[in-house]
Amino acid sequence: MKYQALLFDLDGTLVDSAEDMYIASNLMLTDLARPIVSQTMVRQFVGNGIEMLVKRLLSGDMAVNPHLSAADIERATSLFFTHYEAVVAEHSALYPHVETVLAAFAHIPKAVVTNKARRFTLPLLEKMAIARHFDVVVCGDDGDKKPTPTPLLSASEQLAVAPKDCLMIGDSKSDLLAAQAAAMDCLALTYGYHQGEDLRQYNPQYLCDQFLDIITTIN
Ligand SMILES: O=C(O)COP(=O)(O)O
Ligand SMILES: [Mg+2]
Repeated sequence: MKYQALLFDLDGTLVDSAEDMYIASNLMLTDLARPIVSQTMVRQFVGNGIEMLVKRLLSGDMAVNPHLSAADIERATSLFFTHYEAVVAEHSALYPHVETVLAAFAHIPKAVVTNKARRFTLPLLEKMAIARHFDVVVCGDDGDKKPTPTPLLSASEQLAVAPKDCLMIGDSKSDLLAAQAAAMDCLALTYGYHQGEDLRQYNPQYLCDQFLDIITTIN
């Protein structure tokens, strides 16, 4: 195996969490008497952290409305937090073969590197019964988010494995750009929340259609 550590994105990579985010999103929008959104839209809006998700929800679009006020964003974020906390793992599920692959790499240090806030990440990992597989968990509110290299470099440092010996595994442009900026190889999964983009344009070292393929691809 070429790598000494594996870094995994969470939403859209390990866990299909969109339905719970969709439910919390529409509860928040309903509280604010704003138009509700489809699950397809929520799948597109996820990937850049909760603050950006809330801004996109209030805008009803990927492009954030520049006229949103700080007070509106703050109120909406607080409502989203309350609703999402209540449903965080209700309908979320591991993608197929996640447990098999994590077990196959039991001997390799592993981290989760997510843009999701820690207050949701840890309960979700616990409820999906995969928390024990990870030596390190870096979250979106620990510091700079992906696509900056900071959270990946933090995971590499905490695992004591040089970036060139780490592989980032993710489902979105943020993961791929962060890996490039951290001088790490990246494996892109095509089934997640790629915001409608073809991930090949970001030149990942590997591209897989399902999680199980990771084993044969990097071994
Ligand atoms: O919460 C998000 O925006 C996405 O989180 P992820 O980095 O695990 O895909
Ligand atoms: Mg993701």
